[in-house]
Amino acid sequence: MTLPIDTGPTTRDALLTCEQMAACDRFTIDNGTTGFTLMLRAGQGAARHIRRAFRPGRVLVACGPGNNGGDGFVIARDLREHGWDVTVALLGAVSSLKGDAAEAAAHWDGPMAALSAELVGSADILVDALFGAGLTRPVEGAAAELLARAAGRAASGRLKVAAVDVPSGVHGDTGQVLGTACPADLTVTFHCRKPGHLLQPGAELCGGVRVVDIGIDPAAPAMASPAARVIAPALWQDRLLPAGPADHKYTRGHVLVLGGAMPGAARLAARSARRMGAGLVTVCTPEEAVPLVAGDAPGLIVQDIPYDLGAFVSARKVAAIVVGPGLGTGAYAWRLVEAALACTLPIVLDADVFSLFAGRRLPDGGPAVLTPHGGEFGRLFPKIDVRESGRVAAVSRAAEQCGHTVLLKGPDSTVAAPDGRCALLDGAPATLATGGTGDVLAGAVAALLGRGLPPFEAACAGAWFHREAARRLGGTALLAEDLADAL
Ligand SMILES: NC(=O)C1=CN([C@@H]2O[C@H](COP(=O)(O)OP(=O)(O)OC[C@H]3O[C@@H](n4cnc5c(N)ncnc54)[C@H](OP(=O)(O)O)[C@@H]3O)[C@@H](O)[C@H]2O)[C@H](O)CC1
Ligand SMILES: [K+]
Repeated sequence: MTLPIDTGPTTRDALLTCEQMAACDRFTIDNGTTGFTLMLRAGQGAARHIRRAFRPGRVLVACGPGNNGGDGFVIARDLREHGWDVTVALLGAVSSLKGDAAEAAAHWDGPMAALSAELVGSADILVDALFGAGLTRPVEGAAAELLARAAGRAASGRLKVAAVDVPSGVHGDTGQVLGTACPADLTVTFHCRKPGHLLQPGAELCGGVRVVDIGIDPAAPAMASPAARVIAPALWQDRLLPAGPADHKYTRGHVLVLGGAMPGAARLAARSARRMGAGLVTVCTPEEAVPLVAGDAPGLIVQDIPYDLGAFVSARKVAAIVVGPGLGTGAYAWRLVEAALACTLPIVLDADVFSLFAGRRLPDGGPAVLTPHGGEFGRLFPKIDVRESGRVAAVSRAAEQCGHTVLLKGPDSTVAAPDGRCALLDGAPATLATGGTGDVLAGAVAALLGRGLPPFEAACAGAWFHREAARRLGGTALLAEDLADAL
């Protein structure tokens, strides 16, 4: 057991499903690296992070019957070699272990006990190596009891928890909990993160996530088409050009915000589109709201809804439209959405649009970004169950079904394009759960569409800038107006 630890920088933005990760494993093994070598790198890399994160104490390593448990045995040995007091608690019999896990167990010569919740009572640190990528059903019985006992002890500050690959019970593809899971302070995963590390409730249960490079062959086919990517500027930055000397307001994109029953929402969308770099922003709103909206900012063009919207957008060289924020759901709203879609310009559809078209096919239009929150998503796509399929699969299916980019908002915002691309936003501050922030996002995405980004890239970039602005503002109470100004 003296292989070097191989933990350099790894693939930062790819998110692989458990199946894709297993395929990467197999590809690497087929190309000459043994499975046991991968396990040693995984376990030793995880142990190194555990030694960095926690002070030495009494460690209980809870090992499951598969390779996650195998990693646990490697971690146990490494920590013991570093002088830590380690006990292994095994679910099942040693004789039932197979392959690499059996080999790792054979190298363990320290204390070992049958898995039981009581063991948690005398531990300062739990290494949770029960189930990882091979979780197939809800965690029950002795494993569930141990995790529940550990969660209680951790909540009272008497136990630190390090999860191997994922907190046991969290599904790596969806972030959903099957049965039970214990919140970890640290989760060490391998090669790259999995969607479940970013999706709730998994993300919250992981604590800090560290990635260990275990030497997966970079030519592994799954790496060319990961299930999803982490939203980061690399996705759009070569297409989002800064203003140059040849630019004028129309080349920077004229954004049209269509207002309705609640003019505050259109005002927020307009403000954020301007801050996001739109060359020009016009708000068309019912006549009675014109003075109110116009009073907002002298640089905004405000007028009532034109009779012929198609003629208006071509005369004014509109590049992108936002419709939905504060729109209302009456006949007026319906006609306006239809007219906006008929312009066939890039468009952001938000808020009330999803009530208007609940469970129905959207009329044909230009390339669109739909920005529903969970409730709106359920109204628009009633046959897609997000909880059951997980956000990556659910939003991807929605995008394919409607033929447009869908941005499902939330603490784990998920963007999917009809061509199968999917991306997840990491670490959005909870302060974004405030009224008006969605209107700000809609305006930001519209400005990016107007600046020439394709819908998927505009949705990803909008979500990212929105999160960055919220992070910069910090604090506990975020005002949507401040957020728009901070973009
Ligand atoms: N490249 C890598 O990422 C590497 C990962 N490694 C580690 O390997 C695991 C995945 O190992 P695998 O053996 O495929 O799966 P698990 O160990 O997670 O679990 C499989 C066993 O657990 C049983 N199981 C599953 N769910 C339950 C449950 N709810 N209750 C009880 N038992 C459960 C399952 O039983 P079956 O009857 O379903 O077969 C299996 O016995 C990965 O997560 C990493 O930690 C490698 O070390 C190196 C490379
Ligand atoms: K685990």
